[in-house]
Amino acid sequence: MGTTQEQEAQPQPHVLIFPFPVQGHVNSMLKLAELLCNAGLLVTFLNSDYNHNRLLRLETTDLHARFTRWPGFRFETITDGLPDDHPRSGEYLNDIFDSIKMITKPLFRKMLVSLRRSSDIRPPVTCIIADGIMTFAIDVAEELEIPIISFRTISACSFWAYFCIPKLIEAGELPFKGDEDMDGQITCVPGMESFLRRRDLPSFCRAKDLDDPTLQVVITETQKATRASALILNTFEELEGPILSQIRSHYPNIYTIGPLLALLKCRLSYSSPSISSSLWEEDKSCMSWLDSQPLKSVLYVSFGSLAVVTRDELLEFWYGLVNSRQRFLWAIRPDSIAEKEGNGQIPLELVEGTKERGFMVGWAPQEDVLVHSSVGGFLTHSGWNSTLESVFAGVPMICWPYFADQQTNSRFVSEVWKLGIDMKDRCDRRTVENMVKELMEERREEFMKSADQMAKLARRIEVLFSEQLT
Ligand SMILES: O=c1ccn([C@@H]2O[C@H](COP(=O)(O)OP(=O)(O)O[C@H]3O[C@H](CO)[C@@H](O)[C@H](O)[C@H]3O)[C@@H](O)[C@H]2O)c(=O)[nH]1
Ligand SMILES: C[C@H]1CC[C@@H]2C(C(=O)O)=CO[C@@H](O)[C@@H]21
Repeated sequence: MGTTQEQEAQPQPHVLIFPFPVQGHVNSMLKLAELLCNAGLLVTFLNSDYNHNRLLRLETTDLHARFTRWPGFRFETITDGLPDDHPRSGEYLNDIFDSIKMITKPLFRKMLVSLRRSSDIRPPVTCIIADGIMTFAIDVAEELEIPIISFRTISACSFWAYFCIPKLIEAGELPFKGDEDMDGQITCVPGMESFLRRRDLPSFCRAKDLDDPTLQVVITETQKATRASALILNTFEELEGPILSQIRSHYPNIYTIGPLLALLKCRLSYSSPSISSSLWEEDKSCMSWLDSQPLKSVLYVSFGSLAVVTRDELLEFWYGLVNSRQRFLWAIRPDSIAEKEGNGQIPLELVEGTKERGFMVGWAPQEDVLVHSSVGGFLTHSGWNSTLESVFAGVPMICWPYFADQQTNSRFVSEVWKLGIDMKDRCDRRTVENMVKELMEERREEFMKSADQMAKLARRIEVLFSEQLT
C-alpha cells in the first residue's frame, strides 16, 4: 500500500528527555527513555557533562551495553554550570538550581535551535520530556514551538502537598511559628486531612521565611508545570488513586506510568541482575554475602544519593543496628558523612557487631539487593525511587526521611499503605534498635502481608502484559 502525501510529511517522532542532573532523576528518566526506544521512537537523552563522564568511567555501569541495542537512542550532554569539584549533594541544592537556570537554560535553547538546523541525518526534536523541577524548559519549548511534557520524578502525594503550599500560606499554616507543635494536624491539603501533620509536609515547608529560595523554587515549579501538555508521574493508581484524583482537577492530562521498574522488566524481559545507571561504582560483593544469609533476615540500609548525615547520627544508627542484633547490609556513600574531621575512631563494639552480623559497602546494586530473598526490611530515607523499588520487591520499610518529598512519602508508607514505620525526626540509638526489632521481628507478619499485597499490585503490569501475549 502506498503512503499518502500527508503521511510522508509527518516528521519522525523524536523525543528529547532532560532530567534534573542527580541520580534519583536520571534513574527514572533513563528507564522511560528505554521504554520509548522499545516503542520505536527516536530518543535523545540530555545528560549533564559531569554525570555523563561519571557514568562512562564506571565499570559496573555499562551504558554502552545497555543502549547499543537501541539504534534510535543517543546521548547528548550539556553543562550543569558547576565546577567538577562541587559536591552536588543535598546540602547544596540551591547552587544546582541557580547554575542550571543561569547557565544551562540558554545553552539548552541554543542546542535545540542547532539540532533543528543541523544537517544531521537525525530529524529535529518533535517532543520534549523535561524534568518537572526544571520548568524553564517549558519557556524554551513554548518559544520554539516544540510540544513539551513534564515528568516529575516524585510521588503524587508529595507533588500534591507541594501544590497546596500556596493554600497553606493563605490559611496561615505557613511559615510555622516557632512554638507550634510539629504533630499538629494539617487540614488544608485535600485528601490528607485525617493523617497529615506539620512534620509530614515536604521539608522545605519548615523554612522560617517564605522567601526561602528552595521553598520558592518548589512552589513555582509545581504551579508552572500546568503549562506543559501533560504530566508524567512514576506511580500507579492502586497506590495513589485518591490523590491522583485531586491532582487531576488541576492537571487533567496525567500519565501514571509507574512503577517504571515493573514496566521495564516486563516489556524488555529484564531479569536480575538489573542494568545499572549508578553514578557510583556498585560493590557487588554484598550479593554473595546476601547469598549466605537466611531467608528475609537482613535489613538493608541506604539513604540514597543526596542525603548527608552527621557523625553523631551515623554512630546512633550504627549502635541501633548493632544493638538490635539483626543482620544488616549498609550502603554508606563515601560523600555522605558531614564533619569528616573529629575523632575518627569507631568504637570496638560496633566493629565487632558489624563483623558478626553486618556488611558495609559504599554503593550497592540496590534494585538487585531489594529483590534478594535474604532481604526482609529496608531502612530508607524514603526517596521515591527507593520507595517504589521496595514496594515492587515486597520489602517493608523503616523510614528516616532526610528532605524534600521524603517527609510526605514516609507518612504515606506508615499511615496510608501500612508498609512500615516512620522514624521521622529521630535517630537516637534506642529508637533505631526498637524500630528495627519491631519491623524485623515483632510486627514482621503484619508488614510482610501488606508488602506482599502491594507488590502484587505493583507487578500487575507484568501480569496484564503476559496475558496480552498469550
Ligand atoms: O547504594 C545505593 C543507593 C541508591 N541506589 C539507587 O539510587 C536511587 C536513589 O533514588 P531515590 O531513592 O529516589 O533517592 P535520592 O537519590 O535521594 O533521590 C532524589 O530524587 C528522588 C526522585 O525525585 C526524590 O524522591 C528524592 O527525595 C531525592 O532526594 C535508587 O534508584 C536506588 O536504587 C543504588 O543503586 N545504590
Ligand atoms: C533537588 C530536589 C528539590 C526538589 C526536587 C524534587 C522534586 O521534584 O520536588 C525531589 O527530590 C530532589 O531530587 C529535588
